[in-house]
Amino acid sequence: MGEPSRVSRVVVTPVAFADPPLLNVVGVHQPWALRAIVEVHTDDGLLGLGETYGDDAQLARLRAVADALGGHDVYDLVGLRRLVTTVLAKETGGTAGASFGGMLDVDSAVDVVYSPFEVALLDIQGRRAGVPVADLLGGRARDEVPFSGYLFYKWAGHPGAEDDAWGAALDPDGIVAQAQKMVDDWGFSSLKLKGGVFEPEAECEAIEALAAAFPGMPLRLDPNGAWTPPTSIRVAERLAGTLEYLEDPTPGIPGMAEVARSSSLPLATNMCVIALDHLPPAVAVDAVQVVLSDHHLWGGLKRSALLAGICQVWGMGLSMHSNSHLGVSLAAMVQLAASCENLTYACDTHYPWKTQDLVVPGALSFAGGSVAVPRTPGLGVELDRDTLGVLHEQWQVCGFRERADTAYMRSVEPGFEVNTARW
Ligand SMILES: O=C([O-])C(=O)C[C@H](O)[C@@H](O)C(=O)[O-]
Ligand SMILES: [Mg+2]
Repeated sequence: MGEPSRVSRVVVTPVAFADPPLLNVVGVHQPWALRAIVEVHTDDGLLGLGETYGDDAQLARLRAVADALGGHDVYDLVGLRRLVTTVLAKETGGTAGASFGGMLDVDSAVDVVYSPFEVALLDIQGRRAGVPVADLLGGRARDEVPFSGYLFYKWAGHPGAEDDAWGAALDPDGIVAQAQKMVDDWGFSSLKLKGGVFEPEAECEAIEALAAAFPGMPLRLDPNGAWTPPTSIRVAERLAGTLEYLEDPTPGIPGMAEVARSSSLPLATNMCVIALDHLPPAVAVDAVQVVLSDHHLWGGLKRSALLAGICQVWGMGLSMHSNSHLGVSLAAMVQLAASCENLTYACDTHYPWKTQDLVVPGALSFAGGSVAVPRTPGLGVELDRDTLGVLHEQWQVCGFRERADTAYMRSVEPGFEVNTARW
């Protein structure tokens, strides 16, 4: 029997990286995206990595768990969940929820706090065993993970700053030009448009322009619940032959079920089904036909693998959600996706939108829109300490401490209203 491996030290480092002005239903991305990097060190000299949201409230929760993790057995994931639950209950006097930028609200913070520590412990387990994390999740169903090009309406640059390398995209021509750059530079062979920004007809025209410019390319549209059920049904009819799926056209399980009853287009979600206990009510009324997993949100890699299995049982499609992220998250997404036999759609990623990363380059790279699954032990990435330092300094000086797309939008357009179920 091998020696135990126990946690000796945990470091939580907040970082910030430049983010373009990407528009969405709740406003616009701030100039800096915030993330937290979790480093778990063991008494036998190993280091495991995790990455998660970097808002102040999340940092406080992560630090509270980090303080309690000393001596924890790296194989005890059940005990880790118990520890996170206990620490958060003490911190908040209950199982308080968490909110991320007005876009994602969870009933309990346990899953989102557990996730980066679980990923770090799996990284350590893989390094100890000399196998990639995908092998710990059941093996490798594929050697390459396909991603889709994630298109956004956007301003040319942040107000008061120079234009960024992408330029403006505020109409169908701008979106087609952005898509061309995504496809040319990254090789994506499917595309997703973030909607909920303009009236549905304008967003349908953008999708139709993409279909004309890239014949046969799988396309998705995600207005993050901006539409009423009747509007969603109308759009679904119009785009039935054009989209591979329509993502969160309207909020909530009952609304999605109403749309699904009248539409042949598969409906996908990362909003109304974001935890295991949302699955039974959604399945009961066939509200969604595709679930977007997200290990940051669903409580780590093993829970996300469980979600994949549940989708397989119920004949639901599986895709993967993303938020602005760095290379540690990308590595975890790739390991998870590699192990999911039933990944029926290319995964989302915001990766092309950033200009800096804090993992040593080379371990993960995009070719033809896919990332080859690393064959090295653990997650397959190492921290670049110099860049970690740079991104931490950016966090220190950037002045942002939470994702607040609506507040930032109102600093530019004071009358802005959140678009949820507006059209
Ligand atoms: O599929 C989604 O809903 C997302 O990717 C959520 C993100 O927060 C996206 O809307 C964004 O980055 O603005
Ligand atoms: Mg979505």
